[in-house]
Amino acid sequence: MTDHILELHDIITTVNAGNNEEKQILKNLNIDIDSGDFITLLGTNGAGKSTLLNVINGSLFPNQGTIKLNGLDLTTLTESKRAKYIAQVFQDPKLGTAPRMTVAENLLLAFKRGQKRTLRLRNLHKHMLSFKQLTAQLPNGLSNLLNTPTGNLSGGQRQTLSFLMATINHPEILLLDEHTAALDPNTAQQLLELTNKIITQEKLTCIMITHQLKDALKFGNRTIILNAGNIVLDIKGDARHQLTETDILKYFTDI
Ligand SMILES: Nc1ncnc2c1ncn2[C@@H]1O[C@H](COP(=O)(O)OP(=O)(O)OP(=O)(O)O)[C@@H](O)[C@H]1O
Repeated sequence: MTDHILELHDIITTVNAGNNEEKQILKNLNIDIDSGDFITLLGTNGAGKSTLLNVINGSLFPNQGTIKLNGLDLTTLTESKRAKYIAQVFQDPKLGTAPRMTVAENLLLAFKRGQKRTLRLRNLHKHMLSFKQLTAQLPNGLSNLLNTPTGNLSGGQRQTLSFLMATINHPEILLLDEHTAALDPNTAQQLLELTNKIITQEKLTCIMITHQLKDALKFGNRTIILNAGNIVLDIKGDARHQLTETDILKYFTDI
């Protein structure tokens, strides 16, 4: 049995293999993640951050390397099979929720993920009080919209819902791909604070992509910087506490 919840070893991903557009995106990455690690992931546009999350969630298979979750080899497991363990929130508020279903129905589906479709929406009324409490954590009105189709929500309300759906079942791994980037500054900050609260309280293991240096240092216990498909910084503990935004910028140079 391993100490690490997630292990990525010798990960290489190549696109357009065999033609003159061939490009290695992730170049032999090795990352061992401890249970409860809250990693902020930084890097220039095109550095490979989303590709790394895709390799973890199974929407992209690496050309080389292995991925293990609690010692279980996930490398060839499909995205839908991995969804039992891994939840993700994307940048686009339109992704992650079923637009014609109500807020409460979406929450119940997420809560009962893995159960047969026909059983999933049973006994919705029994969950309404807990859904009300869950959604009342932010002052954005979501808790008054439990019976509203999610297609009618604002971007901030939808991202809050997507985040609550991703965390309602205590996933082994939570992946956040710039999940507050499309929101106005106040709404983004509120959702980030809620993100931090839930991850910390529930001791979730999380990788959060952000372009905000301040947030990358303020939240989480570990920071990884990718540059052109390589890890150029992987830091936690005291050394990370001493890191400044100016220090971080040095890792953004072209290589
Ligand atoms: N399927 C693909 N085919 C061709 N190129 C791809 C493919 N997927 C990703 N890339 C390229 O790989 C590189 C890394 O992309 P990725 O989206 O992982 O970067 P990122 O660090 O998340 O960037 P951003 O900060 O802009 O979101 C980019 O140059 C991108 O164009």
